[in-house]
Amino acid sequence: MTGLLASICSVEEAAIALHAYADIIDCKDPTRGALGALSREQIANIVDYVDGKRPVSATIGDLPADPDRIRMAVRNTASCGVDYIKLGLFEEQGAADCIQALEEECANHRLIAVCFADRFNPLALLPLLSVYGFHGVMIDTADKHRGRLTDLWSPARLARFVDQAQRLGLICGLAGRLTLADIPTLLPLGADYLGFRSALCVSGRSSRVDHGAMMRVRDVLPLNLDAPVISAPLLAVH
Ligand SMILES: O=C[C@H](O)COP(=O)(O)O
Repeated sequence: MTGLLASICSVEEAAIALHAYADIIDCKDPTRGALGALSREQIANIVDYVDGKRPVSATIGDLPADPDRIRMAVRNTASCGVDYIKLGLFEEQGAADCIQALEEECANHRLIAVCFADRFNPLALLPLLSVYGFHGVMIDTADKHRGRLTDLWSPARLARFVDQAQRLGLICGLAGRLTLADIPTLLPLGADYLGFRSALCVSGRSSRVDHGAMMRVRDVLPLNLDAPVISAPLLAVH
């Protein structure tokens, strides 16, 4: 079953995501890059608000493949009480060493490696991610002004990525300026979740999340009937 990951940047947006029964509430600052990080206080406030109704993930920022910096950012983010931590592997060079160096963090936290369709082909990294204990992998786009995931990778290539990741025991997500029109093509690939920000917003990923746009995406993704029922009021936007 393919879930909805909704990238949000405030408690008000988290309320919209909960109202729409998003399957993962993903904390991200879209103005600071593909994996822009919110402050610890902002993430902790969102975690408090969500209060276990859905899993919460958070991004650690667009960091280079420097294990020490990533380790510190992972620990800071983990201290906010999130369920998953998403870190980017932006460059091929150094990515394998970075994965290896994060083994201890993987033992303590659920790490999701985010690779980018507009950077390099990450297929060869999947076995390493599995061996060193990553929880999952995601393919996204790094440059949000250029192509969308579905412009860059064919459905067959995406299917191979999802299949290999899942065979290795990694949960697998797809994102990259996905639109409503992409969903029928992507659903048969069986990814664990599809990630959205741009398609949920009023006008572009740095603008605010719109309830109607979120519901339109929700309506075409299957609802997980086993997930706990949520009573989540919408909040006024300040
Ligand atoms: O993790 C998912 C991303 O936030 C997707 O953002 P996007 O739809 O703007 O590419």
